[in-house]
Amino acid sequence: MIELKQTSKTYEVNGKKVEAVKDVSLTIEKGEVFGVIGYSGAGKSTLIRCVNLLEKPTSGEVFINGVSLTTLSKQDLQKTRRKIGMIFQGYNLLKTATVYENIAIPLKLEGIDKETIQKRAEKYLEIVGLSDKVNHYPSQLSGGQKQRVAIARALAHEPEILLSDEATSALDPETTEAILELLLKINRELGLTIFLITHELNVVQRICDRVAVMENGRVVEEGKVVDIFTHPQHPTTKRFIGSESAFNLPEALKTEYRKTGKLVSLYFKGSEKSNEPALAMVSRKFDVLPSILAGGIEQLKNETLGKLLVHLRGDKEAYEEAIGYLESEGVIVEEWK
Ligand SMILES: Nc1ncnc2c1ncn2[C@@H]1O[C@H](COP(=O)(O)OP(=O)(O)OP(=O)(O)O)[C@@H](O)[C@H]1O
Repeated sequence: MIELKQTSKTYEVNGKKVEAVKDVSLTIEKGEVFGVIGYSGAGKSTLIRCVNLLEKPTSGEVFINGVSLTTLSKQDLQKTRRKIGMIFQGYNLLKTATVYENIAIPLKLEGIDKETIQKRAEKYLEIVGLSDKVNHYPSQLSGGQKQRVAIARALAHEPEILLSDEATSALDPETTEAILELLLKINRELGLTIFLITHELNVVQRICDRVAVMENGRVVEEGKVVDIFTHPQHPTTKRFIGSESAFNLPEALKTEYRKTGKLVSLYFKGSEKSNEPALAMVSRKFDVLPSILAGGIEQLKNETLGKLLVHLRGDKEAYEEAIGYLESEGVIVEEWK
């Protein structure tokens, strides 16, 4: 479990203060995949580096499994850090070492015996699907394969927590998907807690249980991924989710539709009973005519989320009754303002 309590980090550059992280409090439960999303300069990298004290917070505290890192001796901090693996956008592999050596050298430096090192290297290379590349050099690997080596290297220390600093940002969409699948597998099969930072919504959508949105050093919104997707509150979150623009409805059409009713986004959670008949029932029960304008299905970590853009033709009273009915049937309704 990771707890950040009122964590702040201020840098001083040429006599000027830069508040990279301001008063951030977050709790990440054991076994959870937690994402922090934000635009460039939001403070994500600084925040994730505070979790293993690569950056010492200017104020506030960081707890790992209830132990405050800032109070630990150098030796104890080193011990605790072993529970925390980290992967990076740039992989950080030793270029002159083979895949095997990249995993083995850090273990050797930790004083682990040769036999254990070999066992772990084999085990984790198999988990990441690279057993046939042990003697390759990083230059002989693709970006996705390099990230797999970096993941195996982190796992070989058998950490409880994996920190991921934009691990898929340099990869193409297909390779990103494969690495995200791998991170999910690690989370599910090894029970690893994953704390990641990203500027890609797709990463949050596919593998995170919860997400925090960062801007100007602060967390401006936090919640379960499904809630953030269906009810984004803060303007920055809305920009990321693009809930309205995702359907790309031309302005002129929006104006036209609004003359005769309301535009709503309806969300159907895949894990609940089928909501399809609910929309059909709306026209029977109320004086409202629904037209489906667009739709899609998003895959979240643990469920699918069906999304429909619907025009509900009818007067205000009938519309409100219809919305109340849809909500009572478990449909999540977001009205376009
Ligand atoms: N070592 C440093 N010294 C001075 N200022 C820094 C340092 N590291 C980060 N900053 C500043 O802190 C702010 C947050 O930077 P940070 O890298 O944490 O953001 P980010 O969200 O990770 O952005 P990016 O995705 O572009 O890396 C920025 O204004 C940055 O210039």
